Amino acid sequence: MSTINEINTTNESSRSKEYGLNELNFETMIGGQGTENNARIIPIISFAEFDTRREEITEQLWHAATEVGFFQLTDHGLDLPLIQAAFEASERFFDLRESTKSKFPLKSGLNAGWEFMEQVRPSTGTADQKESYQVTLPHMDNLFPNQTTLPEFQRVILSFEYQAWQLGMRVLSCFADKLGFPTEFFTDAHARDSEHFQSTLRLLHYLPMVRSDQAEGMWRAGAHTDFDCLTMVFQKSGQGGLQVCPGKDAMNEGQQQPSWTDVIPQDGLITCNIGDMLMRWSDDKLKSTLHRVRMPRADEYQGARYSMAYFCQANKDIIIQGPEKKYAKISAEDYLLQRINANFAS
Ligand SMILES: O=C(O)CCC(=O)C(=O)O
Ligand SMILES: [Fe+2]
Repeated sequence: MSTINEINTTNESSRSKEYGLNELNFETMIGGQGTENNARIIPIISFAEFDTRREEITEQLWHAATEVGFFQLTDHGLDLPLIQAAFEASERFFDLRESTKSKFPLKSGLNAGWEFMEQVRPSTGTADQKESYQVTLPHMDNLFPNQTTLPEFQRVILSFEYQAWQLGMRVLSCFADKLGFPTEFFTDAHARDSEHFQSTLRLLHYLPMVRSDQAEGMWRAGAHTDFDCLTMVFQKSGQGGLQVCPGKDAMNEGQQQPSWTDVIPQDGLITCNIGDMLMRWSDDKLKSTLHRVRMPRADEYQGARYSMAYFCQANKDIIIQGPEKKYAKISAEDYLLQRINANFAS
């Protein structure tokens, strides 16, 4: 891959840089305020009785993923107490003092460890107003706080990571059926026992608003599409801010402003979106969708926002190419490296 260095940007240059991938060029165009359109419907899909309703659920997922790129899951089988325990563990981690958290620093390019306001989106050129702690299984040596520092943290987070992965594979198995791949195709591509595993659980803590002018030109997460196959975001009721802009509506012949729709969080609902990797793998049938997390408005809750995102990203050694071969083959490793390097200052 020749493009890795070309897109290894610094903060200052990240907006103007010519990126190596079309997806990145697109991102640089969409960092402004845009307009709002809350008439769009984000489909809610129930996974109740999955085994007997598999075909019906698959059709619903396909419709949502080809039309909007975003959907929310209910009756998905992940227990609310487990999700709450993971949120609680996440809050305890972010409550640690900075000198403790800095013992678990983000490992460059590996999506593992803690960072504070390091992610600069190509769309905005400013750092997301957040800190994150990422878990990518093969790279967690020395990154888990011990039992004295944070009792039960590792156990809760690993158990949550595993269950989120299982659910992700279930969703992806439905897409595999529709794309004409074997049902287990994506599960094999995300095999957990591989040293090349690179799916990631990201705990997120968006900073509270402490000044009213803090919102100006700032984003909790600047507009972006995700790099992965499928993202599942766990959010808390009352901690909104996520907005989506389906791809086909993002720009009209490059002229119009993108228009954004609020995704309303509810405890227990899992908000899912298709990422660029699966869009490419499906020859563009499944839509990776632009989204962002805006700062709270004056009349909204001003406190911290917590969310957790699970990114299903195919193992590094997997070669990505759609059934119709619309795009050249690329390894999942090369694909992700380009995107990570464009988002984190070197
Ligand atoms: O926190 C959220 O609601 C969304 C986070 C997100 O889009 C991301 O981390 O890629
Ligand atoms: Fe995202």
